[in-house]
Formats: sequence, structure tokens, C-alpha cells
Amino acid sequence: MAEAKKLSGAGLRGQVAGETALCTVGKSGAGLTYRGYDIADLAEKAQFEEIAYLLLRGKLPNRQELDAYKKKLQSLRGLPAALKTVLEQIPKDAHPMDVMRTGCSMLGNLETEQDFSEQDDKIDRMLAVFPSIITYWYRFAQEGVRIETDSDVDSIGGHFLELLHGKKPSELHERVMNVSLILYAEHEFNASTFTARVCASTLSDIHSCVTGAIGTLRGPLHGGANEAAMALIQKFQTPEEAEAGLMGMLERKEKIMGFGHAIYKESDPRNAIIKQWSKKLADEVGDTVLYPVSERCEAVMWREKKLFCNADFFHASAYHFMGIPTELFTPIFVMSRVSGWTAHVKEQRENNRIIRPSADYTGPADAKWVPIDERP
Ligand SMILES: CC(=O)SCCNC(=O)CCNC(=O)[C@H](O)C(C)(C)COP(=O)(O)OP(=O)(O)OC[C@H]1O[C@@H](n2cnc3c(N)ncnc32)[C@H](O)[C@@H]1OP(=O)(O)O
Ligand SMILES: O=C([O-])CC(=O)C(=O)O
Repeated sequence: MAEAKKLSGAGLRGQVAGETALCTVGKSGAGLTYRGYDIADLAEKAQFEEIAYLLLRGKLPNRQELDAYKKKLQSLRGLPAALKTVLEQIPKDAHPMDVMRTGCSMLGNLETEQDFSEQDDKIDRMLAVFPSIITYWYRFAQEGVRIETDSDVDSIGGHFLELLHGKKPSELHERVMNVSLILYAEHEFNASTFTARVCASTLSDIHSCVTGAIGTLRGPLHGGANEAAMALIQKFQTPEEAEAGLMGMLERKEKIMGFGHAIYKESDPRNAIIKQWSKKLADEVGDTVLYPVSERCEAVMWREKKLFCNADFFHASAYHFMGIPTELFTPIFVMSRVSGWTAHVKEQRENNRIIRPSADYTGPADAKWVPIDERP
């Protein structure tokens, strides 16, 4: 059983910044739980929509509730005309995370949360429409087509794949997307969720909370690491090349994206799960390069630094094997984490005090005013 990581130092590490009933991360034992349920069980047995319901409504839905919830989400996939117009203005070479941020913000202009009694409907709308936002922009920017954003596929992951590729996904691909969305759904007080909670604590609207969280997730030290991991593994043709490349990077003290974690000490429980699905997909496409290269990176990083793959590393190859362009990896994280972010916003609102920590001042004392013409 892994010990909890010793937490101290900069970055508020180890400081308790609030309470949550949503999730535990890195406690000894299960490692990651959503409302008390072990992530391994959820990834094996649940649908992502069930997990969103669990996080947002506080309990697992029964069959009737889940069917009704999925139907509701399916009915909310359409894009307003004004949002399509905005998406069509965004340059082809924009980063898709910037598109998500703008898309969410524009939605907040068109369908503003007038008061908190509307929060559940606004959240469901975001869950349903985010795959439409990113694929509409992507296919318009890349191919010049204006896609229909409705589909018969009733899962969020399957809907995304169908809009992206213009055809129904295979059962395997829909399943992997489902697992991936479950793994990414929630993770306690990570940087983007904390951003959402800080914003919520000012009693701001739900679209502002999520827009801020998207911006925070974008960075390579957080959600952006899955794209950076892909860029890394694609450089290598063989495991031997990967080993030599990583050794050089470690010697130069470069960060290796997709490894390490602020809270977990010995492993990220999401890695074993997505790695197994990445292997299945590698077998399906007959890959003999990316998967073995990824495995060698994992072995070298553990041997040299005792650093382990976090959730992002094997997501890179898994998504790649499903034909998903690298720049869309982090937007998929958004489609999932919006469930966790908004569950935290609801929790913050239920028991709110504005989040406003203090700082140790390190600047000069007693500075004397110098008139502008006398300054050096
Ligand atoms: C879904 C997610 O958001 S998971 C996180 C995704 N991010 C990444 O994969 C980016 C790469 N990883 C990292 O940058 C870090 O491990 C973080 C940001 C995840 C955590 O940061 P911290 O909590 O500061 O890491 P931690 O305290 O464990 O670091 C210990 C040492 O290992 C080093 N280290 C940690 N991760 C890495 C890495 N990926 N590559 C190389 N060295 C690393 C640190 O630089 C530090 O060295 P130092 O003591 O000489 O300064
Ligand atoms: O918890 C963190 O710091 C980062 C992370 O793994 C996540 O948000 O999924």
C-alpha cells in the first residue's frame, strides 16, 4: 500500500484549503475515489454520464434516472447560431483550448446564469455542448465544413468521436472514450478546480468559473501535459532511441511531461487503467512503435528518478490510436473535468466564504516618493 506523499513547501503544497465530499486523492489504499467509490471500479463498470450524475447530484442514478439524464444531455447538443458565428471567426491555427475558453465564455453571454437556481441546467448544457463546440470549430477551420452537431450516439465520448470523424465510432473506441472521461472527471483541489472554486467564492456565475478553469487546465504542468507527452513519444522510432533521448533530457534537467504528480507518491491509479486500454488499441492498429516507446519511457523514468506516469502519459498513445489529433487531447479533458469543476462550484456555493489567503511580503519597506523628473 503506497504511503501518502510528504507534502510541504511552495505552491500551497500540503495546506488544506477547504473541505470536499467529492473526492479523495493519494490517501493510502484506494488512491482515488469519487464520493467514496474506487476509481478502478468506476472505470470498469460505469458510464461517464453516471459519474457526472454521481458528482453533480450526490448519488448514483438508478436506471430510469440515468436514461432520463442521458436523454436530457442528448437534447442539449445544438449550438446557437451566434456561437457558431463566433467559432467561425477563430483562426485555423488557434489552440483548441483557446477555442474551448472562448466557446464557454460566449455561451455565458448567450445563456447567462441569472441566478443559482439555474445552475444544474447550465451545467448540463455545458456537458452536452462542449464536444459540439470543439468539433464544430475544428472541422470548420480544417475542412471548411459546417457540421451538424446532433448524433444518435447517446454517450458524450461517442458523440465527440462521431462529430470529429464524421462516422459512428466502433464499440471499442466508444468504450475507451467512456473510460477516459471517467478517469479525468474529478481530482479534488487540483489547480483548475481550485481556480473554479476561487471564482465561485466571489459569487460569480458558472460560465466564469468554468472559463477560468479551462485557462488553468491549458498549461503543460496540468492538462496540457497529454499533448506534450505525445510530442515526446513521437520523436522516437524505437525503445532504444527513447531511452537515449530521455537520458539526455534528464541530464539537461528538462521536465518530462506526463510524469510525476503533486500529490501521489508512487503511482497515479489512473495510469494502470488507461495503459491497459492503450495496449488494446495498439494491438488493434498493429502499432509496434508508440506503445513500446511509451513503456520504455515509463521504465527509464522509474529506474532513474522514481518518477511514474501520471494520468496523461498513456492517454497520449491511446488517443492517437483512435485517430484523435494531438491538439484536441486537452479539450477532451475539459469535456470530462467540467463535471468535477461544476460539482465543486455547487459545493462551494453551498457553504461559501470568499477565498482570500494572505501573502508574506518580500518587497522594500518605507519607500520614499521621488517626483518623476528626479528619477534616474
Ligand atoms: C492530469 C494532471 O494534471 S497530472 C500532472 C501533469 N503534468 C505533468 O505531467 C508535467 C510534468 N510534471 C511536473 O512538472 C511535476 O511532477 C508536477 C507539476 C506534476 C508536480 O510538481 P511538484 O509537486 O512540484 O513535483 P515534486 O515536488 O514531486 O518534484 C520533486 C522533484 O522531481 C522533479 N520532477 C518532478 N516531475 C518531474 C518530471 N516530470 N520530469 C523531471 N523532473 C521532475 C522536480 O523538478 C523536483 O526536483 P527538485 O527537487 O530538484 O526541484
Ligand atoms: O491533482 C492534480 O494536481 C492534477 C491532476 O492529476 C488532475 O487534475 O487530474
